[in-house]
Amino acid sequence: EQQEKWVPRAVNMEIIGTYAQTELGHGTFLRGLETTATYDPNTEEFVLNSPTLTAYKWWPGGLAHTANHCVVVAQLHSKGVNHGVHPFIVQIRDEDTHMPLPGVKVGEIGPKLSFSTANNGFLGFDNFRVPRDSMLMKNAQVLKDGTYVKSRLSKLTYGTMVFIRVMIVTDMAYYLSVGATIAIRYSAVRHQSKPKENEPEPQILDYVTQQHKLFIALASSHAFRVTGQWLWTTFVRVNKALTSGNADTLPELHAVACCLKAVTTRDAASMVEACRMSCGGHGYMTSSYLPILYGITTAACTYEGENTVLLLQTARSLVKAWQKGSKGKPLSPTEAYLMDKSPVPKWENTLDGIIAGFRRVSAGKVQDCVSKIDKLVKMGTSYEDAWNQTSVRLVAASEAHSRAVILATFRAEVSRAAAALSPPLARVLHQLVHLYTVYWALERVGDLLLYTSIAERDVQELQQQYEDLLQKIRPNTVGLVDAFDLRDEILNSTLGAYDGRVYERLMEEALKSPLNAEPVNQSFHKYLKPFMQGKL
Ligand SMILES: CCCCC/C=C\C/C=C\C/C=C\C/C=C\CCCC(=O)SCCNC(=O)CCNC(=O)[C@H](O)C(C)(C)COP(=O)(O)OP(=O)(O)OC[C@H]1O[C@@H](n2cnc3c(N)ncnc32)[C@H](O)[C@@H]1OP(=O)(O)O
Ligand SMILES: Cc1cc2nc3c(=O)[nH]c(=O)nc-3n(C[C@H](O)[C@H](O)[C@H](O)COP(=O)(O)OP(=O)(O)OC[C@H]3O[C@@H](n4cnc5c(N)ncnc54)[C@H](O)[C@@H]3O)c2cc1C
Repeated sequence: EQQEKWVPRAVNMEIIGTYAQTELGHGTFLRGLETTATYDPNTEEFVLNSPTLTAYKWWPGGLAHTANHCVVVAQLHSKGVNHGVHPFIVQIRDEDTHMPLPGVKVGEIGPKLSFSTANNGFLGFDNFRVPRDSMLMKNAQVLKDGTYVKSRLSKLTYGTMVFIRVMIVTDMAYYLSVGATIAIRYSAVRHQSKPKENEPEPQILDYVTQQHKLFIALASSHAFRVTGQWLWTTFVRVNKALTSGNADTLPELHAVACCLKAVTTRDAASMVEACRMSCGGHGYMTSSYLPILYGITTAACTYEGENTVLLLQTARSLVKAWQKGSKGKPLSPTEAYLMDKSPVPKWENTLDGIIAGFRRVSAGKVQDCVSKIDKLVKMGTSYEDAWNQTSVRLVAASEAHSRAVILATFRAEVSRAAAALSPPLARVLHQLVHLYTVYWALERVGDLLLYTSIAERDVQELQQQYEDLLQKIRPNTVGLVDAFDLRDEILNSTLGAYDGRVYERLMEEALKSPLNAEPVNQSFHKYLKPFMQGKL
């Protein structure tokens, strides 16, 4: 009945909420959170308290001035026992006056790199009392007398984060489609330099280096949209199993959600930055929207689990899978390839050959990590220290695993969908799959040389395949970004508008600046003139 109480009011916006988990002192290590919720059986209430400054919640989006309720993650104490972190739904502001309730300290954390529209806030409690049913009791419960009833799976408390990580993969597909649309449309409009004296300045989109910077962002948008769809379907399936009490597939979902969130956010941020840099000075204008878009995408590398931490979570799963597989136990579908003990096959410069190659790289890296950890432990190093000393390689193994998942999913899903597409459309999508796959083979050629039978002439041929693909995709590039069908109001960009009037739009935006209101700005009279007259 908690859902009946809270969900309808949230859906009709009587309740505006946020997720208040991170504190000034802890974001990653959740078991170290300091906010406490102590059960008082005499009044059947929880007393929320921030015992230290570092216990203050810090970062939750919308917390500063928008939210009137929040989900607070706190250490649950009952009958003198700390049962660990649990979620509580808490009203923090009066629903009519919006004033903070007595015992609640809330405010804005200050300017950030970007995301300036999300008023991230801080929140402290001074022995703030909430009724017992504030504890979200789907998984664990506290009875009226204070008896704690354990959840069947403690990690279900972390479930919200899996959900958002799954959503973020699709979010990155969207942000890349925005960046690619702006940069590719601008590159079609912008003419610059004279490689051929007797010809007009060419579109910068005709420079192959420009194509190298931009087409991967376009292809990645499709790769992440397709992978995000696959991940969402997986999430729905796991959640359904969880509802019927079966948690067997949750570890695999957690592991794959972690590495996909980390790799897609890191790629999106770096590719949006590449889009910005490929537009020259105008890409540095706020009115191009590319700097803001970079700020939004790079934030995703930190929020919902910092990328390194998440890649290490997946590495933990890969190492456990290796150990399980080595004892002949079955592995989850996404990790089953780790047990492929067949001899390394002759390298093939095909999509299947490259995908198989990335699986070899991942399995090889995981095996190297396991051997290094085992060797260190045999020499007397603690497992935790051995893990830390191997962690650079563990992150690389996780990334290789994630890339293998994206490559395989992108290829499989496009091949499956192609049958229903018109031949020209199928051909263009296959070109994007091909470009994405060959791009990453070239980016990770060192790993392929270490763990597969790829030879120098194969690499030369891949480079040529890649350059041929840039040429094949070029005629469809503007059509491909127009196909994202992003309205000008959404693109919010002087460089990416559909009509291509970039110079007029840049000037229109400039003239809106308040600094252009008068020909001589007051700063001249207040500072420049006195300075020039030696009076400052
Ligand atoms: C309906 C409308 C929805 C609208 C949504 C639409 C779009 C949303 C999309 C994007 C959002 C866009 C904008 C929003 C902007 C900002 C939002 C950001 C909000 C936040 O930024 S919100 C805070 C996020 N803050 C974190 O993200 C903390 C990260 N820190 C941790 O997450 C833990 O601290 C960890 C895991 C590092 C260590 O935790 P630990 O020390 O307790 O655990 P440990 O490592 O020892 O592992 C013990 C066993 O638990 C398993 N395990 C762990 N985690 C699990 C999980 N999640 N699920 C299942 N199993 C899990 C392990 O796999 C292992 O399993 P095993 O033992 O078998 O190996
Ligand atoms: C734009 C934005 C919005 C956010 N919105 C919310 C929100 O709505 N609600 C909310 O609760 N939180 C929110 N956060 C907070 C976010 O979840 C945390 O910043 C994130 O979990 C990282 O925690 P931290 O900042 O405390 O960094 P820390 O956990 O202190 O980590 C700092 C660095 O230490 C290293 N590190 C830490 N642990 C390990 C480890 N185990 N192994 C290796 N290296 C490690 C990593 O390099 C990491 O980057 C938001 C953050 C941002 C930037």
